[in-house]
Amino acid sequence: MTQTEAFVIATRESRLALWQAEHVQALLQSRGLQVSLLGMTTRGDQILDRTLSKVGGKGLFVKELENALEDGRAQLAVHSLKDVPMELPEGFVLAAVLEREDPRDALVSPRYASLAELPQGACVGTSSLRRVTQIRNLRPDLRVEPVRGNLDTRLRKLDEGQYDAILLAAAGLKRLGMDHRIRQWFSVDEMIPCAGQGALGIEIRATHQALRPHLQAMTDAPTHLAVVAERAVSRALGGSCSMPLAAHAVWQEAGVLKLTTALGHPVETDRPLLRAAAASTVTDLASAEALGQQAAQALRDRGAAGYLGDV
Ligand SMILES: NCc1[nH]cc(CCC(=O)O)c1CC(=O)O
Repeated sequence: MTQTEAFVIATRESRLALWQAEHVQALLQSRGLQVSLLGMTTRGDQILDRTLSKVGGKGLFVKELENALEDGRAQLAVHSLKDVPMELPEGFVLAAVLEREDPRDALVSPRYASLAELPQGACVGTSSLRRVTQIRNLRPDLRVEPVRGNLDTRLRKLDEGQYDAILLAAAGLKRLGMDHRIRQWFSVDEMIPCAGQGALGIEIRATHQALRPHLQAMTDAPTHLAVVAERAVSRALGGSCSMPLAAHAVWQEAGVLKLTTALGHPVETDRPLLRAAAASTVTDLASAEALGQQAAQALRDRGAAGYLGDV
């Protein structure tokens, strides 16, 4: 392959997915590459009436893009890392992890300025089991209802009055210039983000070599190590991406990575969260992975098996 060859990014067609694909397109173009986009509708985009965890999980957003890589219609797929399953299928690799955007969760509401201001029994929209279990622990009195669809759809449903507030990732709202709608940013300790939240990953076929040096250069090492640690927790606990698991790593002084995790109960969502944190010096992928395993073991020591077995 030569530099004059044109590359294609397979992307979902939601505004957020297109923003992310165009962002990567611009980064690659600034490195002298010719890059175009191939828009695709995935099963995850089509199924809007059911909670995703019930119909096959996050992999729904990724699979069809991988098919396009497989048959050569495209060479790259850009993903929100939190939507990428822990184990990629044989033959695919995550070849770049870009610098993380704001990892926090946010409360959006036309009427209320914060979670604390929501009246007793108010209705909060979220379809993420992780957010459900954390919100049920913060405010057991609230009614939590599923909300599906892309960001615009969710905000429209909120504005139509179907919910008093909805919970969203700040990163997505920022990318689309809609962060003015955020009323409350949860700290990463009160509402622990999901593994990979706010980070973009670029997937390619393992055999594809021409893009590797460019993708390596675009990778942000601190983000990469942090998300490897976060994703290792999930993998060590059995890898189901629909479990209500939060895992967020923050760099401390001098190369020390602190990983905070919480596991909720997938069915009895008001059961107390199991919490565990671990910190260690992280210098490479192996030590990042080891930190994730350490946190997973700490969750097991606190009884994670009893929460996971009931799925
Ligand atoms: N699950 C859907 C999804 N995937 C990535 C983002 C936002 C960007 C990110 O967190 O990286 C969102 C929306 C949301 O969770 O509110």
